[in-house]
Amino acid sequence: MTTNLVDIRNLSVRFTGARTVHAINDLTLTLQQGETLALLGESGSGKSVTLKTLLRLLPPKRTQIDGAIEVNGTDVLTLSGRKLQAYRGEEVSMVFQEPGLALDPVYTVGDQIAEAVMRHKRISKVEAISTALDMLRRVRIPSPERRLKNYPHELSGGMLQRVMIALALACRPRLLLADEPTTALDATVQIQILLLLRDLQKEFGMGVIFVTHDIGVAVEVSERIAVMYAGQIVEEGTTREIIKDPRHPYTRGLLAANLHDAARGARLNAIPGAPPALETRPDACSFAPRCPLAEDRCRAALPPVHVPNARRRVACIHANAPLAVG
Ligand SMILES: Nc1ncnc2c1ncn2[C@@H]1O[C@H](COP(=O)(O)OP(=O)(O)OP(=O)(O)O)[C@@H](O)[C@H]1O
Repeated sequence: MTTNLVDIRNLSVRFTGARTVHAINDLTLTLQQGETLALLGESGSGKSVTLKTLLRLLPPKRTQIDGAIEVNGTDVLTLSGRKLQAYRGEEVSMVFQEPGLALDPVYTVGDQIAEAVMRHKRISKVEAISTALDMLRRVRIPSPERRLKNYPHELSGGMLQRVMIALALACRPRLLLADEPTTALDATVQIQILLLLRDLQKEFGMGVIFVTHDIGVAVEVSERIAVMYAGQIVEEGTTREIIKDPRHPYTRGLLAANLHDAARGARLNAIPGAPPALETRPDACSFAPRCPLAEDRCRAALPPVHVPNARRRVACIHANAPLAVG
């Protein structure tokens, strides 16, 4: 029996429109109750698609999904109808990069949080408004009684993101998916929101998957990091292990290039070259074209996955080699 809150097994996601995109390839990932995992990778590595698959937000007609996902024992990929609606909100909720996009401009924030609660729980409007007020307090919005009656356009970016978080947590989901929730905010507000999310994670005891391209943010929020490249997890371990002893050349490159700037929120853009086009399913190491250590065998077959300890995985033939960083 599993104790994992999230169990993703051999997940592959392929978009089948005018252009085929193998966005996720054979991804296996777990998350325990109350744990925060950062999904770290540069643009296009498949972080958002992973979250959208977990929340079943991808267009079914143009998407081929293989593998299995369980959240709290529920088989996510077969959910439909009311069960899917209940799953979204009660089990899993998501906070997006642009808080404005998820809020309706014509309703007050109080009404929107109350509506979300009433969709999932049989309670009166008065009780739902009182829950909304409680949530605004918990996300530390000043003068919450007044803010309840505000429309989204009356709030600053940081305040809107707090409202988004209140909305996402109103039904007390076990799992929160956060897709770059602080990227659009000023540096000071960014830190405040990260600290708030960390506190709420502890208070509510929920599991969090936090998508970011920013090592500094990953270190700040997570206990564990999974590094994504071209739709695959190339390395996974505790945040401490990944920072102190990165084993994959991609992770080493990211850290060597960015560690000094991590506190200031450096972007993952310093490794020469670009990720592959994802038009075909990978049959060799996707990072080989950019890897300083690549050998013929890296281009000939998928790399073996080394498992140095129970919580560590590295998909690279050099995983055990003492590499020089930088
Ligand atoms: N609906 C879609 N149809 C076709 N391709 C898509 C779709 N959504 C995403 N993709 C492709 O899947 C790949 C992974 O995208 P994804 O958005 O998950 O990357 P990401 O790591 O989250 O990057 P970013 O940080 O820029 O959001 C990209 O090549 C993207 O173009």
